[in-house]
Amino acid sequence: MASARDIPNAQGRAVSHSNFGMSPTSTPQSPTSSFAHASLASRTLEKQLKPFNKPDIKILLLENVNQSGRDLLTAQGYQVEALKTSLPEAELIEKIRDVHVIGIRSKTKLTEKVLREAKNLLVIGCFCIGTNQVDLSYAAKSGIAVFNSPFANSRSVAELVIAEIIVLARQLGDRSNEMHRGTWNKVSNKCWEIRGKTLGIVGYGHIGSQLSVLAEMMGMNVIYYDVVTLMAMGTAKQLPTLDDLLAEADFVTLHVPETPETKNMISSAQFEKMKTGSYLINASRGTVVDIPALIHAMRSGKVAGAAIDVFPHEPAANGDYFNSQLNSWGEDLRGLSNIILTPHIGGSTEEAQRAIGVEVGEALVRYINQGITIGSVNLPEITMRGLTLDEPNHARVIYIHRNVPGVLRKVNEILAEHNVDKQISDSRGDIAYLMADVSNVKTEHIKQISEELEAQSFNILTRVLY
Ligand SMILES: NC(=O)C1=CN([C@@H]2O[C@H](COP(=O)(O)OP(=O)(O)OC[C@H]3O[C@@H](n4cnc5c(N)ncnc54)[C@H](O)[C@@H]3O)[C@@H](O)[C@H]2O)C=CC1
Ligand SMILES: O=C(O)CCC(=O)C(=O)O
Repeated sequence: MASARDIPNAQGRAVSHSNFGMSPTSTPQSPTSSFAHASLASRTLEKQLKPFNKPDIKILLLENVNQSGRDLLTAQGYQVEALKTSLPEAELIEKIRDVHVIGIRSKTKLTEKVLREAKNLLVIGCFCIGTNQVDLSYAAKSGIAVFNSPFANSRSVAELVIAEIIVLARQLGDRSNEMHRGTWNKVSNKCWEIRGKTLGIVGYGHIGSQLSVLAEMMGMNVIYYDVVTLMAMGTAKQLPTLDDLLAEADFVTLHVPETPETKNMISSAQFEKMKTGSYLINASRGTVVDIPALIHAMRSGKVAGAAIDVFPHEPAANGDYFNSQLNSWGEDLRGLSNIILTPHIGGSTEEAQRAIGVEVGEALVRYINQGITIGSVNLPEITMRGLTLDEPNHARVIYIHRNVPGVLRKVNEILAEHNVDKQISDSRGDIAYLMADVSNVKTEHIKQISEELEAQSFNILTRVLY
């Protein structure tokens, strides 16, 4: 692996074609014959851009990324290492130094400290919805694109919540546990139908709105609260404040992202405002609910049941880890009645994981091979028609740079001796992304273009694909 410059203040990174251990004058490897997925395979007449030998691209997949994603990346000829778990920080730092691509799910924390060591990293694939585990802004400043799968597991989460509403309303968890211990306890006291009850959805995005439709089909009334004004599905009703929702809902379910604003969004004051005998469901992020406050509200009878899928601290791997060492209140939570505790499985279905593997895998391939950023959560989204096999002496310039005046003039000066067939540029905050297809380029020009662009003070990352 060739070297990459250090990243002073996360700026000025140089990961160009030469970083893949191949000089611009050597012969690129022929494209792999097929892609694993139809939508990629249909572009067979497109020239496969290769600034690198595909086997030189190193990919690390953590947290048991679905086989669909692994197959798709392996079929490209990349080197793919897949691990079932996430890694402790020190090991992660060791491993990330070496790779061009990392694929994670919700547990791996890609903080500034970790990303600072990722000198060769081009792109991060979050094989999930949430991207709170990645320092998106630092990644963008370092020219590292981040992709996720924005809704492939939404339905799975919504279905889990529907199941939990009924399980809580009928105390099924407790009855089942009793039977497992040999106890017959036939009761109807405080067991309810869900028909006619009110579901309060906090966060009416992909999951919340999907859940809204399912809940109405089950005969529930739906109210929701969101920071954005959103169109109601069916006869659902948006309420102006969280407090309004808490006062009216029989079941409160949380579907907001992890942000500073949602930290402990449901704490003692909010439990006070909930109806006595109501229920709480959290399948969003562990930081959203103050768990000691929940324990108190359940012990006092204010809250009649809860389903919790996500926790402030979650173990890196499967095993006997859900104890008081992981979260100080672990034993207290486990000791409550009518509480469903699940190990962050909201999106864990075969359908969702397969779809996520393909969606994120394809986004990674498009980015690595062609520089397309559609679907990126931290860089401007840009696409450009692929070069075709009829265009042999063309190169694609990809330039991630600081969004400052004068860049386009300078870039066009550098490209002036070539024919710029097409060019597109967009910015997102301080970061801008430019793609240009230039014709009539020889291999020595590629080196020159690349070096001149990298030398500019506003350079973050230069890649020239050909
Ligand atoms: N348990 C699991 O396995 C899974 C958990 N998730 C979690 O669920 C979250 C929601 O997922 P989606 O519905 O796909 O996200 P989304 O982005 O489509 O919707 C989130 C909604 O929350 C709203 N929101 C943001 N901050 C808010 C606040 N302070 N108060 C009220 N509303 C606020 C947004 O306006 C948006 O409408 C994800 O961010 C992720 O953390 C997602 C998938 C699986
Ligand atoms: O399945 C996973 O690992 C994470 C699911 C999740 O929380 C998400 O998609 O944001």
